[in-house]
Amino acid sequence: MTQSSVVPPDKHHAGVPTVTEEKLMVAVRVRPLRTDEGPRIIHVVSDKMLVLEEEADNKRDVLRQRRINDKNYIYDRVFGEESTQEVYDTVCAPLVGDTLKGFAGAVFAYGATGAGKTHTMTGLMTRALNHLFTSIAESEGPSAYEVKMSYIEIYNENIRDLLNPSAGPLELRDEGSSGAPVVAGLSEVCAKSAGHVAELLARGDRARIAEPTQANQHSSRGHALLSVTVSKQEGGCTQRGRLFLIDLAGSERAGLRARRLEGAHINRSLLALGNCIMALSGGARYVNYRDSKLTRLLREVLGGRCRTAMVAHVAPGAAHRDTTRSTLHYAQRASVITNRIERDVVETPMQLSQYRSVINDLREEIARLKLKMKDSSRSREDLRAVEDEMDEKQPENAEHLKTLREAIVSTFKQQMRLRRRLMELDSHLLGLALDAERQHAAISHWEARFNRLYKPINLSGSRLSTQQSYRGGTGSTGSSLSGGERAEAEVAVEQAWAELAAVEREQETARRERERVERHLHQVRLRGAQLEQELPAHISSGPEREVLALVCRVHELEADKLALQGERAARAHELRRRDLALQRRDAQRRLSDEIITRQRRALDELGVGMPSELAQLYELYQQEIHASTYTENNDIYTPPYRLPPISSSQASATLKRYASDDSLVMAAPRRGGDATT
Ligand SMILES: Nc1ncnc2c1ncn2[C@@H]1O[C@H](COP(=O)(O)OP(=O)(O)OP(=O)(O)O)[C@@H](O)[C@H]1O
Repeated sequence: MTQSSVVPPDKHHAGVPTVTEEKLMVAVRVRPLRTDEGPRIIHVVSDKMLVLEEEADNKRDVLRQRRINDKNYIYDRVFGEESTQEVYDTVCAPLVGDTLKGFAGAVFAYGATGAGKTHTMTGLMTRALNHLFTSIAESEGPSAYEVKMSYIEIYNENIRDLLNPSAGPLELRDEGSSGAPVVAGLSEVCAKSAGHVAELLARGDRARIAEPTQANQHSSRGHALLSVTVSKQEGGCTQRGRLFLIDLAGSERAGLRARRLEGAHINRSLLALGNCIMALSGGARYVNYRDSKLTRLLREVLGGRCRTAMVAHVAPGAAHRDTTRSTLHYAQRASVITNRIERDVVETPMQLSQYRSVINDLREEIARLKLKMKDSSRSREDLRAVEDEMDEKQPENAEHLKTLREAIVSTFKQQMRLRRRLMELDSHLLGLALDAERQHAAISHWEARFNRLYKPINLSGSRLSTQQSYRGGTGSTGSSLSGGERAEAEVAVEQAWAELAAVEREQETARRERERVERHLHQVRLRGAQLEQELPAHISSGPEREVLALVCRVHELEADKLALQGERAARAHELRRRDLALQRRDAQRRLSDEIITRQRRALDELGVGMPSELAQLYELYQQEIHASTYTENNDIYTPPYRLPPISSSQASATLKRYASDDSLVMAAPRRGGDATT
């Protein structure tokens, strides 16, 4: 998309900036004029501008009046009646490229019934999936990708699975890990090729509900949402890009009785969508997505982490003037919406992937050994010849094989020992990283209580680490600690820094040891490979074959054992890591609470009234804290208090009370009282 305004990335992944802010791209497509819809009132002036001819309200000077009333509209792109491939190239192709890089992208078609939405989206869907598969095939590692798709229709507020239309209406649940809604029971099909996808799309399109309406003989009566997920495995990470292609139902005035319910649902969801667009474009902090299933599902697309393009469709004839005008206004409002785009890379816990690579290496070696034992490509005659040859040299051969076998077993044992040592060291290093993190958490906890930052001092006899370079007090700036607490805090901080220095020294030692073990392992593996080379090309039969099979089996069992140990250790480590992350988050929340409360106090002391919007936000925050005391069943941070109330008279009284309690500003009523005050 051309209109991105990249803001300093606040998150990096492997050096790649992953968060950018981007404006919603808005394009307008004008479909060809039909003979039954009056004169042309839409004129495409350039690839960014069109003119809507308005009716003259002064009958005497029609031409002049028209010139005054005609309205110019400017968008990111305007596509005229002849446009075809350029719609895809401009709107959708960049999103497909992004999907392959792990971003989410969406295109939705908007417009009145018969304006050309389905025509556009059918083309975009087919082209996008072809493009996707071609790019994957041309990539360096096509096998690392997996493409999955699902296709749904929202009809009369019911969700239908277009790839499995016989299933009943599906439920929409708010249970995704990111809080995003999830369609329960939706089929997600693994797409194998562009051909397979075309088949799936055709099947889905046949299942869509379409009826003739005044403006369109084949009018889609529901909103169709195609979702394509592209996962890529890369260095222990799973990168996941998503592409949503959405064909909205077109609004129309109530006509036939049978159409009314449908029309009401379509209009309701489009109204909800319109409200979201208005709220987002007005910069509102709270956008109500909950009014319809459509907006709940489009939450990510409109106000989330998705690079989004909207293609508004208009018919050029005078018969559609009102709907065209309203579509053009809609599109203008939408063009100021900005989304925060984020790359979706789920990091497989490092330790888990490390263990897996150890196990994979082992299995590869076992497979190589096994391959030595059978060679199906050889004919029976060939094998017999080899057997004869071996029989002739039986005594030396047997002796040689025996020596070889012993050497192979010995190197394998050595490898296992070294690999186990590597795993232990990795685990130790991860534990040390957690210890370091814990010390940092302790230091920031005390920093917060001290209300001060630390400047560098030199630790005698130890290297200055990045973290340590912040050490040294800058003096208290309004700390609320008593003398005794201050002394206690000083000691705690001192201890934490000393611990941190010790942890860093230990990390250094463990890293050096790991490098040594790795070098040794490399040598042993080379030796093992050489020995395997010496194995006769074919071990045809007899006891030797059986002994080698047993060796392989023992190795396999060893590998399995190591794998189980690795997985168990990885899980234990992951639990510790999460625990620590929770503690960090709670520390952040505690800090936020304190900042809010102090700011409230300062406002009150200065006699500055709280703006109503802020008061509302504050109330919401209070509610959230209250709610979390019921849902959070951890003992890490359950706030024993709530923030001060907000009504001004109450506020000043309460704040005075808090002000007198210097230990912590938040000492309000305990849990279980009125949450909202
Ligand atoms: N750009 C275009 N070029 C040629 N024909 C078009 C174009 N756009 C739309 N049409 C034709 O106009 C008719 C209506 O288009 P389409 O069904 O895509 O409208 P729609 O907006 O999806 O309507 P509804 O909301 O009722 O489903 C169809 O016959 C379609 O083939």
